[in-house]
Amino acid sequence: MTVLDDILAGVREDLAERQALVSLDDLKLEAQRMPDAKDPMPVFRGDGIAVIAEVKRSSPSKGELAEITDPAALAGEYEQGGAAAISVLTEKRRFNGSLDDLRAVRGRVDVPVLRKDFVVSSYQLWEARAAGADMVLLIVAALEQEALVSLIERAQSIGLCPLVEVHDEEETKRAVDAGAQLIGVNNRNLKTLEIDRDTFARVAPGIPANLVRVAESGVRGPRDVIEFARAGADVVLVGETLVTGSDPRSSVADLVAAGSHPAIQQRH
Ligand SMILES: O=P(O)(O)OC[C@@H](O)[C@@H](O)c1c[nH]c2ccccc12
Repeated sequence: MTVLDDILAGVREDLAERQALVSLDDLKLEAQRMPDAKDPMPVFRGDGIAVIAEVKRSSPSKGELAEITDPAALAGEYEQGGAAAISVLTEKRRFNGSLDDLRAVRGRVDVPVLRKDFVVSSYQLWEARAAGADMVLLIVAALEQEALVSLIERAQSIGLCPLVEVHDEEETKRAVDAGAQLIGVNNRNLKTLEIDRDTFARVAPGIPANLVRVAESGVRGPRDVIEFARAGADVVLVGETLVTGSDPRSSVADLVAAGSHPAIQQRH
């Protein structure tokens, strides 16, 4: 059993508990009362490399990373530093996140918010929208092709922008075939938890130039942003470096500044 299988088993158990408490119909009503979702794509396609800054307390590879007693305050710092969007881990068992964290962040920032979780059911898409998310992560390695296609379509139909995560060439082909517009290449292998920063450069050429490419995981600082940008990234997604650093606002600002470096050839 891989780490991913183990996480998915826990996610399914927790999901069944929530589904027993709140019906899908009630959840839909709640989602329909929310203001419209914000579309992150124009900013992601704009000048410079956009930064998605992540609220992440723990990870399966390292355990607790940071205490984060006030996720909204942290997200506010990220936004002031120039983050184009905020990612919030909502998985409980391994990442110590929650939908409450997402709601708190939504209440604080104006930029789009991503629900970062292991989505296996459309129920989780409605939960995301009801909590105020604008984007949702869909992990190709966790989904059969049919489920991937239908979750992408369902997310779009309820106004959520799906970030479709891949780790190799085969998964990238599946993401493109499934109609993904925004593809994230995770430099971390979710089956072994190992980081290989060359993953993005290896996999990105398989993503058509008209789609938006996100480099995920392993960004240590401005130099990595420039490297991923040179390899074709439009967006970088950064967690650990920001939550373990001392000044999240200026850390994000440094990454954003690196992403507008004149040496970087813009693709869009
Ligand atoms: O903390 P890092 O190395 O900067 O990585 C952030 C983000 O890419 C990572 O949290 C992540 C990427 N894909 C995921 C899928 C599930 C959970 C977490 C993730």
